Amino acid sequence: MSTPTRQKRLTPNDVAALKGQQPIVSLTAYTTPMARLLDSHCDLLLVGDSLGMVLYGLDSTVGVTMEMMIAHGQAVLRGVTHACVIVDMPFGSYQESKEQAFRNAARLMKETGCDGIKLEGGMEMAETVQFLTQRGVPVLGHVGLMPQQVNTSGGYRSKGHSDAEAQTIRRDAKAIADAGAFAIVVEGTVEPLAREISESLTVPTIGIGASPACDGQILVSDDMLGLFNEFKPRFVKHYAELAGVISTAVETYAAEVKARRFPGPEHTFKPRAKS
Ligand SMILES: Nc1nc(=O)c2c([nH]1)NC[C@@H]1CN(c3ccc(C(=O)N[C@@H](CCC(=O)O)C(=O)O)cc3)CN21
Ligand SMILES: CC(C)C(=O)C(=O)O
Ligand SMILES: [Mg+2]
Repeated sequence: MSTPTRQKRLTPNDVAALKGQQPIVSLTAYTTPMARLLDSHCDLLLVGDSLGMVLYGLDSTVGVTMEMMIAHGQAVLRGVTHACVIVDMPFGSYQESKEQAFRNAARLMKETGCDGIKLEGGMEMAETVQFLTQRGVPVLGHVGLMPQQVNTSGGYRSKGHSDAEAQTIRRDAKAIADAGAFAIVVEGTVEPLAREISESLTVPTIGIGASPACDGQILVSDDMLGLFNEFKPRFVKHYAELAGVISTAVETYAAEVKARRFPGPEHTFKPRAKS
């Protein structure tokens, strides 16, 4: 007699163990149908706070709330059976204290069923990362370009060009790794530095605009699908042009409605034969 095997998602530990074995494949997901499409191809799905810009039309991630992250986290978890699911902690939900961070991280895990959380920050966040990981919250770090700091960092600029900046990012990544993060997103960071960090840490780096030398890659799905075209950072590659596909479909629909060619007989209910 055998017990039916339950579909089990990859854990943060499973993802960490891929370092040195195979590159980690990761994308963002915000909704159930998109999560279903991405799940089998990805090791890690991130419910990113980029959803504020991609889905809600905000001009930065600063306005994203816990309620938004919970609603989209729940939606994504309904569509996933394979990938590890991590939810971004939104701006203001963790910077105040390690206690605030734990309270909100626990809320994300309990209310969405996600496998861990991500937060942005380097040395200044290390105590918080240790506090969370020692209390049962798997943490994905995020260093380099930190979008939640757009209002103090002078825009979305690539990082690590000066020796001083490179030294800061090097220390940030080490501090977050030493604090117990299972992996670290490295964003918008020059290649030699991203390589050096990836080679020096025992936990994997997941790069976005941080060269092929990282242990994995992540992109915003809507960017790589050509669905979100408000801006196109250098690190985005379009694997499809879905915005164009949608425009063409809607243009055809509009023309057919105006010409009374849609709906056709096959789309129309006719009375049933009476007995
Ligand atoms: N759709 C989307 N994709 C993202 O990658 C993303 C978001 N939203 N929202 C949150 C942050 C914001 N990000 C951004 C936004 C813009 C650039 C950008 O325009 N970068 C320029 C300048 C870089 C430089 O200093 O050379 C570029 O050309 O890449 C980069 C990252 C990354 N994240
Ligand atoms: C791009 C990834 C790393 C992110 O933080 C997000 O989507 O919010
Ligand atoms: Mg984010």
